[in-house]
Amino acid sequence: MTVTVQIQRLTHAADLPLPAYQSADAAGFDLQAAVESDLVLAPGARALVPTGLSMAIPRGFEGQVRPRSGLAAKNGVTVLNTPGTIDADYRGEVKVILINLGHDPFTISRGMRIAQMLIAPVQQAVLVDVDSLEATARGAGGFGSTGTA
Ligand SMILES: O=c1ccn([C@H]2C[C@H](O)[C@@H](COP(=O)(O)OP(=O)(O)OP(=O)(O)O)O2)c(=O)[nH]1
Ligand SMILES: [Mg+2]
Repeated sequence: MTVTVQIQRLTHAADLPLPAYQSADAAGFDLQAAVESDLVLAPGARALVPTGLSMAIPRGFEGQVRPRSGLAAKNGVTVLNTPGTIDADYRGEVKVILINLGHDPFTISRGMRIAQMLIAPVQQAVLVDVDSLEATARGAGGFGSTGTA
């Protein structure tokens, strides 16, 4: 099934290329930093990084903002709220909450691919108020109740 996502490059990203899938079957397309100048993330620091993009994701889908593995493995830089949720009805600028969990300062430069976005199906549930729930074998057991091996 083909899903179309309209992407608007905002004025501060007009010179940046439209995001693109980097391989034939890539799950995500990379998001670029639309920072005006270099932004240095100190170890332990986080930043709300602009992408310069607004988008119209079709109803029934969401955008998921996920880390890039290379940044995580090499620099300890990841997406704090991964997967960030981009609602289908959100029309503001997509921003990426990056955090530096590494030991060295990390410099984010304009156009750097800082995260990736997946377009995934979502379903809104009908939320029903009840007084009791159907019994199951698991019941209320959780948090390792089935054992650790
Ligand atoms: O990494 C993210 C996560 C969210 N958003 C935008 C799109 C999303 O539709 C909106 C709201 O996100 P979310 O529901 O996760 O945040 P909230 O704190 O619950 O804000 P709100 O009260 O606006 O829903 O913020 C981003 O740009 N980047
Ligand atoms: Mg919300």
